[in-house]
Amino acid sequence: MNLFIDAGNTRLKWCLANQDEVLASGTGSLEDENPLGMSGELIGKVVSVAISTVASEERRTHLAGSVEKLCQAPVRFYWSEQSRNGLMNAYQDVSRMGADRWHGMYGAWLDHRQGFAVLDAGSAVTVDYVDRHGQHLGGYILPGLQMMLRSLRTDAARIWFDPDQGLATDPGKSTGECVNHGLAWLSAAMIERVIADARKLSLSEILVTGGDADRLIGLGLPGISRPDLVLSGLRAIHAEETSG
Ligand SMILES: Nc1ncnc2c1ncn2[C@@H]1O[C@H](COP(=O)(O)OP(=O)(O)OP(=O)(O)O)[C@@H](O)[C@H]1O
Ligand SMILES: CC(C)(CO)[C@@H](O)C(=O)NCCC(=O)O
Ligand SMILES: [K+]
Repeated sequence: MNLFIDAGNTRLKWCLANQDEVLASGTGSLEDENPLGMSGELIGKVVSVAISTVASEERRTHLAGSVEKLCQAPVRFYWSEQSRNGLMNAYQDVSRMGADRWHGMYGAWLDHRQGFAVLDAGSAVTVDYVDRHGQHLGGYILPGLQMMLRSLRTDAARIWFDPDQGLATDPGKSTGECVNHGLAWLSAAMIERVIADARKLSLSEILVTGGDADRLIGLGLPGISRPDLVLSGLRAIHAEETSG
C-alpha cells in the first residue's frame, strides 16, 4: 500500500491506498509526535510514501524524517509542474506555485474536462481557474478565515470577540457580531466573484476543498465538495510516475 500525505500549513491529511482504492484516511498535525495518528497495523502496510506539501523547508525535512522512520519506507515529494496529461500551468516559474494547488487542479482535471474553478479554503484560500482545454488561466491567493480572525485579534488592540461559525451577514451590533458577520459577508462577496468569473470564463463546475469548504458552501457557494482533491491528484501523479 502507498501512503499519500497532503501537508498544509495547519494540518496534514493522509490516505492509505493501492492503485484503485483507499483503505484508510485521516488527519494529523506536524506538531504531534506521531504526526499521522495512524495505527501500527496500518503503518505496517506502507511500502512507499508520496507527499505534497506547502510547509516550510524546516517542517518538510522534519516530516520526511519522521515518516521515513515510522514507516520504514521511501518517501518521495511531488511538486508543481509545467504541464501534465493536458493540464497546463499558467505560472512562468512553476516552482513557486504551492504543490497543493497543482495537485488539486490535477485531481479536478481527471474528473472534469469542461472547465472548472478550484477553491481551496485552508490556512490560506486559493482560487484557480482552468478552462476546458486544460489551460490554467491563473488564480488568487487570499488569507484564510482563521488567519483573518487571528490578525484582527492580534493587530487591533480593542477588538475582543469570540469567533463563531455562523452564516449571518447582516450588519453587526456588537464587536463579536461585526467581526463574525463581517467575515461571512466578505466570504459571500468572494463567492459572488467566483460565480461571476466562472460564468464569464465558461467554467462549468466549482470544486471546493480545504477545512473551510463546508462553511463556504453554507454561505451559498454552488460548489461540489471534494475534500480529497489534493490527495486524489497526488495519487494519480504517483501512479503515473511509478507505473511501467
Ligand atoms: N479540525 C480542524 N483543525 C483545524 N482547522 C480546521 C479544522 N476543521 C476545520 N478547520 C478550518 O480549516 C482551515 C484550515 O484548513 P485546512 O485544514 O485545509 O488547512 P491546511 O491544509 O493546513 O492549509 P493550507 O493548505 O492552506 O496550508 C481553518 O481556517 C479552520 O477554520
Ligand atoms: C497559498 C498556499 C499557502 C495555500 O496552501 C500554498 O499554495 C503556497 O504556499 N503557495 C506558494 C505560492 C504560490 O502558490 O504562488
Ligand atoms: K490545502
